[in-house]
Amino acid sequence: MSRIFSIATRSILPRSYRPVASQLSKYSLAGHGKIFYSTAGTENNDYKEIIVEYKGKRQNVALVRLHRPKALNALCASLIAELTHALASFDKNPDIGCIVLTGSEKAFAAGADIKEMQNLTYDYTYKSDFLANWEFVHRTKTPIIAAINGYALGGGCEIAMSCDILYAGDNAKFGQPEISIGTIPGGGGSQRLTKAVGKSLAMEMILTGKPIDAQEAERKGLVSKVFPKEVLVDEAIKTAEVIANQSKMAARMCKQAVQTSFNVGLDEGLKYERTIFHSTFAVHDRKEGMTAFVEKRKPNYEDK
Ligand SMILES: CCCCCCC/C=C/C(=O)SCCNC(=O)CCNC(=O)[C@H](O)C(C)(C)COP(=O)(O)OP(=O)(O)OC[C@H]1O[C@@H](n2cnc3c(N)ncnc32)[C@H](O)[C@@H]1OP(=O)(O)O
Repeated sequence: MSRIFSIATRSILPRSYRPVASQLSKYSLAGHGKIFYSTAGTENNDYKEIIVEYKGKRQNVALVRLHRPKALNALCASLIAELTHALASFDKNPDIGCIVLTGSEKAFAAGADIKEMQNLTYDYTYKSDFLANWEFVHRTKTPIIAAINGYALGGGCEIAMSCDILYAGDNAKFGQPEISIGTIPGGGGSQRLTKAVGKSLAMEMILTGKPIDAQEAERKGLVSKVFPKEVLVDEAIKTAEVIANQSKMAARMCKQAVQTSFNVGLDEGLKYERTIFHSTFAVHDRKEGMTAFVEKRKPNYEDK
């Protein structure tokens, strides 16, 4: 895999970026959908910039903490490589039904790593389609809850918005401050923020760089709930457990149907939903769920 990486990417990296390239190759990173992951397990304790734990009575919730405390969880290439690897491995793990993604109490993530980007060139970003691989959160099939305390800025806000459910701690701050460093949102901020909070507030945030707090984020529909910061992660895990105990196939299909509503018009979306709905009649878990209801017992899902 590192060979593929070196052929495809390393040759066009500017010299200052090459050490990062070698870290990426460790996790066989080349983009969700395009990569061939070398490991499918979740036993990987080798991560340096994320911490993975398993939660819930059935240990079917994966809790991922971004962990670069000295840099307020700034999203460097090696952290992204680890996160990509972890999320892909959860998708392949039949025991995991939901993921909670969080940071520290001070920062979910203060954005993409500015120190890493400082000396990048147009030549490099264009030829390597820089950031194209960072869509992995959105591409993950397992539902993801973002539990956001503290700063969610720039790429941090974009990663949070790529998740399926957003819960905020009462100290959270959401912003797209890229304009104040001479650039624009590059990880979907101009699109997802606008869809979430509407044009005027998105423009205000993106054009001024000023963040909004958790309460405003809840009022404007960017997050669905706000909790005291100390209990945020536990609350997210509780919801994640409810999701993880459903049929995993049904949960993935629900996610796919809702995601589609962002990309297509109503008629197309309704057609797509009905097609997926019909397909549940080919799934064991649909029969089991309905039978369990009729027989007044708990369903026994088999993820098939
Ligand atoms: C879906 C995938 C995502 C795709 C990403 C697409 C492109 C994204 C672009 C961006 O995200 S650009 C970056 C946007 N973020 C920012 O501009 C925020 C920058 N940080 C700050 O303004 C401040 O750090 C803060 C968050 C307001 C906190 O201020 P405070 O005074 O409390 O702490 P500091 O002393 O400033 O920071 C501590 C430590 O952390 C380092 N750091 C903080 N943010 C970053 C960052 N984004 N990149 C690199 N390093 C960061 C900061 O430099 C300090 O470290 P030292 O310099 O002291 O070693």
